[in-house]
Amino acid sequence: MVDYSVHGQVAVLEVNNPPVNAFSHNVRVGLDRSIDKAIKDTNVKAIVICGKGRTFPAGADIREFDQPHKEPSLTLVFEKLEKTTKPVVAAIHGTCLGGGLECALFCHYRIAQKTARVGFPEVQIGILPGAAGTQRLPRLTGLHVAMDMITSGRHIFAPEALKYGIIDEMFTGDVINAGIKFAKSVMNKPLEDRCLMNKTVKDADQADQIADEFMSLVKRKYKGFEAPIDCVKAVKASATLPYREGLKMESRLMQKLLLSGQSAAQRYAFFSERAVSRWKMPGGNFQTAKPLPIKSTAVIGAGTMGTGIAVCLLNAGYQVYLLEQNQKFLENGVKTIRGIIEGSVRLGKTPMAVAQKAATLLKPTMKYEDLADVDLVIEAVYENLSLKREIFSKLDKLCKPTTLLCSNTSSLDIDRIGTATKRGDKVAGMHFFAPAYYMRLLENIYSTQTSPTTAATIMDVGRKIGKVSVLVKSCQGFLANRMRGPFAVEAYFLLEEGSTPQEVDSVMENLGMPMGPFKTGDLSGLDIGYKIQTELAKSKGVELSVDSKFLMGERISTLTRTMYDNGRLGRKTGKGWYRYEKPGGKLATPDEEEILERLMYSCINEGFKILEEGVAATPEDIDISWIYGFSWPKYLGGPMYYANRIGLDKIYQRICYYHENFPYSSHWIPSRLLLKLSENKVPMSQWCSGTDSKL
Ligand SMILES: CC(C)(COP(=O)(O)OP(=O)(O)OC[C@H]1O[C@@H](n2cnc3c(N)ncnc32)[C@H](O)[C@@H]1OP(=O)(O)O)[C@@H](O)C(=O)NCCC(=O)NCCSC(=O)/C=C/CCCCCCCCCCCCC(=O)O
Repeated sequence: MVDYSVHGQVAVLEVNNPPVNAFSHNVRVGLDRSIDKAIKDTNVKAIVICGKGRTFPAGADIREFDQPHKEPSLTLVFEKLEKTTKPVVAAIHGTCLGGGLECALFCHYRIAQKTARVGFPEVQIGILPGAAGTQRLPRLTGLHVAMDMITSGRHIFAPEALKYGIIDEMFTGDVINAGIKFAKSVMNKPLEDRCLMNKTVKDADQADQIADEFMSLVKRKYKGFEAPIDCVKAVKASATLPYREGLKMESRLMQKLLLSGQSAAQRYAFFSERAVSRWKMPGGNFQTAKPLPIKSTAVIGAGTMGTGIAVCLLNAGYQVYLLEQNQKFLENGVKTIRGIIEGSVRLGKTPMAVAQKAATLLKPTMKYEDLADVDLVIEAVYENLSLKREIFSKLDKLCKPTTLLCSNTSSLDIDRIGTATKRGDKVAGMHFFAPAYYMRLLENIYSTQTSPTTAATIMDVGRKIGKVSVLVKSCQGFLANRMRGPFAVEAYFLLEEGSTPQEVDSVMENLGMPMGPFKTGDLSGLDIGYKIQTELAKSKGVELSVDSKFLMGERISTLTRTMYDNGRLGRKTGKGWYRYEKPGGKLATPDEEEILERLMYSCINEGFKILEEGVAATPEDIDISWIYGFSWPKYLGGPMYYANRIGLDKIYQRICYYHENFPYSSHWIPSRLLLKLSENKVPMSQWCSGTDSKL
């Protein structure tokens, strides 16, 4: 767990716990012994700590947070480093995060490879840097930088870390050699000034002002999250309390957060995000199928979705042919893409070099022939099956045989698109979420024809463009919109039955979603829902009118039709749900419980049907889709996790209740899987893919 070697007068302690050298219990024991050994060895005059393989330790072992704590604690081990009279050097490469950075802050010196990253990402799993990080970082950087890093959890690269004084020097080449060389250069220097616990915080006199500034920032930016607030309190304590008192405060807040439901849910989300990359489908999985190399791509349609998708591909270094049917649309598309990228450079989110390269990679065109040699096409025209089939048939005839043809459809059956071609194995769905350059979810969809190689390739492209990708089987609405369907439909029914959009929205916002369904509708455009409904009806041979209350015996709401007819398309026309007047403030308090249950339980029921049918392989696929596709609050872990927390039997009973009351809504027909799991009281650990997080 810790490889110990002596090179002349320098002891090298190499943490060896793949994949990320986390400080598991065995590592803590190994490190503790190695430190004692190096301190006792009179031939050793300096110590280097580093990580074997790809990285410096990336923090405590998060999987251990659910188990009873075993000594020695990280702080106990690290304190030995600061106390020794031999200089200790942290030689950093890869990612030095959380407990890893805390370890480095107990060392007397820190050096890092130029490409290394350091940071305190604990806030993202609902805790704070609890091994003295909140007390030691401000002593190096001052309060402002420490507050920013600790409350945001962002990683910074070595050059920025050097600027803030977090590292002393950057190096290139081998970590151990660099560590030994540096250790020799500081062997006989006094250490008192190198011990952070002896230092004071340089901007301590502004502690109140800086803490107030960050407190209001985190309350606004991370609404509903507990950890950022406690991070501000703990960091402030570094400036207002003596070191040991500050540590006690940090420890109290850490214990509280560790035991909180939010942290457990956020840790579940952390592991789920990784679990969804281990995809499987009939005939293959992430281990057996290898992705094809993709260099050049094409996006068809330069509307909102097409331009957003093009930005994702360009930023990741892919060549992108942007195809539109006329010059005006094409020019507008190019202008939009440039605007998005320039805006991102201004905000410091996209480096100038990336933006400059992106400009050279964009190839606007109106000729399908230009797409003949691309490796991947993503079609992003509006939701119309005949139009999409026409485009795919054309592409099939024109593109080289290996080109993958994907659709950004949010609802249409991929099988029906694929049959327009003679290469069904190379046809798949790549469903981006608006705005495509910002939302992290990518829903990849396979049809009965799609090959595992195609799935592996689009999952790989998803990873390379920075998305969290889930793989699902094609069905009406796929995972995300199918499950979101009952949510939206129930919201309309609630309106028809007397609720206001504001009431419905506020219930969901109080749950922690950034926006309720009506504000989201205004944002995405109310014409989309209307068109999907009309297309669906047409596919069943039915013409809908504003008076339609049923489609094939199923209750429907045509409210979007009313909105559409009145030109109320949401934000884009300046009026949508939020131009409706409140009925005089005399309405009775809304039944919040019913709103919550009807919106959430209906789609949770759908989630279990999605699992039952194998559309999604695991509840993590569903939860991650909600977190990254619908901005579900991570601290609630996703709807399936949320359902498990409430209790499957309660959920099942309420679903039966609504089924009795709303017999014309098939989404209330209780899922058989839900019944089975609730009857048998099966714990979630047995029906999820196996994260070890507390469930
Ligand atoms: C950037 C990464 C490091 C790497 O990213 P990437 O290369 O893309 O790889 P991934 O797919 O993300 O990860 C590979 C697998 O490794 C698993 N993993 C990653 N990090 C950890 C971890 N810290 N613990 C356990 N497992 C980890 C990951 O899940 C993958 O496996 P799988 O596919 O899921 O099977 C990236 O991984 C990353 O960002 N990681 C998270 C880094 C992080 O959050 N670090 C901070 C951790 S918290 C911390 O350090 C806290 C310190 C203070 C401790 C005080 C605790 C007090 C109470 C403790 C209770 C008991 C614990 C005892 C500790 C003590 O002594 O105090």
